[in-house]
Amino acid sequence: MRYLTAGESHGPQLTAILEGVPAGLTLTEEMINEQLSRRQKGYGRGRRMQIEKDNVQILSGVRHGKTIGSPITLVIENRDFKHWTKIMGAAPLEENEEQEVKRQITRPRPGHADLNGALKYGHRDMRNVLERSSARETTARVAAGAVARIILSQLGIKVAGHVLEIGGIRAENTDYGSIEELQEKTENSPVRCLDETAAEKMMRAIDEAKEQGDSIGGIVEVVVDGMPAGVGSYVHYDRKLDSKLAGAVMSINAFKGVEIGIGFEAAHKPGSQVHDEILWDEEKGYTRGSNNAGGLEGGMSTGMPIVVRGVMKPIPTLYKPLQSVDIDTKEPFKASIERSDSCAVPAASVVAEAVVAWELAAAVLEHFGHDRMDAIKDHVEEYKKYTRNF
Ligand SMILES: Cc1cc2nc3c(=O)[nH]c(=O)nc-3n(C[C@H](O)[C@H](O)[C@H](O)COP(=O)(O)O)c2cc1C
Ligand SMILES: C=C(O[C@@H]1CC(C(=O)O)=C[C@@H](OP(=O)(O)O)[C@H]1O)C(=O)O
Repeated sequence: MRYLTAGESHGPQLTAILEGVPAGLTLTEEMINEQLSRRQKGYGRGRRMQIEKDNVQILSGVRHGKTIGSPITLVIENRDFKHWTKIMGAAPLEENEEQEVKRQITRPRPGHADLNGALKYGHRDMRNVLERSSARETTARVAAGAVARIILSQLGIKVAGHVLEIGGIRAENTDYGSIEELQEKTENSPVRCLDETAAEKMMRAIDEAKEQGDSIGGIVEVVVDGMPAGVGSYVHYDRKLDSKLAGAVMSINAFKGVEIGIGFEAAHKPGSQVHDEILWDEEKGYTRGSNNAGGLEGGMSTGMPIVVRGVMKPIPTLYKPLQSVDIDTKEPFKASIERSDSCAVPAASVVAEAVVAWELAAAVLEHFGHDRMDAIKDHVEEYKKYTRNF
């Protein structure tokens, strides 16, 4: 299973083409919209999220609410485009429009893609860079991830995410019970955090950063339950499931670190306190005494919950901008200001769920087949019996 996305932040639409989705999966626009609306919520977002109301259109690959095995085209309109038709239109500009529209962005923002993207593609107007490097694109990835989640849920695999830290404020209470409870509890939190006291402090930290024209980052965690053991592989570097998950989380805009299980903490602990002892249980078969490995060993799932964390740096666009250089004059200037979020960690946790769901669904289909949902379901059941009796 693979997908491509296209679309600029202020262009007419975002598009995702998903290839390899099995036939016979129940899929409606409402099911995808539910995930899109989760991504739009979250404390700390700027005014753009009030303009957009992300709604998907399914334009191919689905008939009468069921996938048919052909590529699925998903489209999400950018409502903001109507304010940007001249600036973002595909048609060449008329001569009389040039003056009006040609306000170029020439002062790159430290931390964003502006300068490197301009150098790479030779753009003197850095709008050509920021339009596609914008995390608006994550809307299309959440739409694709929504389809992956539905495949996984059909196979008894559930994905949920939450926020562990914002601006140095760490959630103390992270006990979530079941995946359903985690989802339910964080859905009502504006910062998607389980710990209500920490959540209040996080919101105040976001307010303060905003007042000061600054921005803050944080840490998100994705947890997955129900993954059968042995998905992924140890035999070749590009088949390792942990590396695919790390790559997917790292590919989210502004993510700068990924941990699997206890992650970086393993560096200061002896092996006896890190590795998860192997047990056998009449009902479950093989299980573990702990889950420090976050459900992954040797590039494969262990059957324990998968735990992936990602670190998001603070948003680069600052209302009190940092020093930069005008690429036309080479004079020092403050970086340009694009309307911006002050913290997008809660929203990014939904994106992290989506990209993790996609990688897991792709790996599951590689393992169990990918043509018909009913055959895949049977195969998973059979395999679970096999691993239990192994
Ligand atoms: C959900 C989300 C919203 C974001 N919103 C903004 C924003 O409003 N302004 C901004 O400058 N960066 C924002 N970013 C981060 C930039 O897109 C990101 O820093 C940029 O693409 C450069 O890539 P890099 O940080 O991965 O190196 C956002 C990221 C995410 C995940
Ligand atoms: C549009 C989204 O996020 C955008 C991500 C983003 C960036 O630079 O990454 C910059 C901002 O765009 P704008 O200048 O239009 O306000 C955010 O709003 C979104 O998440 O849907």
